Amino acid sequence: MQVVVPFAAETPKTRLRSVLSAAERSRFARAMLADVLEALARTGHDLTVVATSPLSSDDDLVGVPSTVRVEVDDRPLTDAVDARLPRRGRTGEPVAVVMADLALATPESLEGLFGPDADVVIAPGRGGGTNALVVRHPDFRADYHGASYLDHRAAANGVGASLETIDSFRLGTDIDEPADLVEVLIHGTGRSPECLRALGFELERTDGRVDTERSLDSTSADSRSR
Ligand SMILES: Nc1nc2c(ncn2[C@@H]2O[C@H](COP(=O)(O)OP(=O)(O)OP(=O)(O)O)[C@@H](O)[C@H]2O)c(=O)[nH]1
Ligand SMILES: C[C@H](OP(=O)(O)O)C(=O)O
Repeated sequence: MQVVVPFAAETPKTRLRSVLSAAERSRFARAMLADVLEALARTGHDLTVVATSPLSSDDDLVGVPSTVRVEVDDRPLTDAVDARLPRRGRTGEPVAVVMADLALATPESLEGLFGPDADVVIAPGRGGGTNALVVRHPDFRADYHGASYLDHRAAANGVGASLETIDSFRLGTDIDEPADLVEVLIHGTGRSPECLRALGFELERTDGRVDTERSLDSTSADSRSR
């Protein structure tokens, strides 16, 4: 199967701006990308990162398996993905779209996405997004942002495609908001938790709740002046 991993290379993860500087968000986004690609590589599929700008193998692709292709496409997310989905008259190979911020993804959770043979398979994210998708139907079109899970379900129904929804904690947890960092520190195993720890984040347990705290001396001048 062809697997497409969209990556906003220039200003990723803006919703983390209250806790990370622009440079730190870029570093963390690339650590998550490397973790997702490593998990995907172990499933044996063909991997293409579709990035909004070129990635450097010296800085951006550290830890990324060498078999991964990188394509630059500066169109908006929906257009860049749509251009790579199966179409009538093209090869009938299914295409998967796996987001680069699924820091908890494992080969096993990804196999759960690739296994079902429905025309459209969706792993929704919390809040209504589409964290991962497999498309086998030539008339299905992508429609990201907003409650894209609902829109993608409607799109599948609209073209008569069979649909399966994947119930997965690991694929359902995309790392968007500061509160999501807790999940990376608890359940992550690769470069993403390593990156957060290097930036001074650790778990904080207060009044029976778990959050993250960041040691002040690890906060860069860049982020203090944010
Ligand atoms: N190729 C491409 N990938 C994108 C684009 N926008 C987002 N992505 C990727 O799509 C996935 C989901 O992205 P979002 O969480 O919506 O956006 P984000 O840029 O990561 O974070 P925010 O700025 O906080 O919304 C991630 O893998 C992003 O890197 C885009 O315009 N083009
Ligand atoms: C791209 C978007 O991601 P989210 O904003 O839900 O993280 C979506 O899944 O439609």
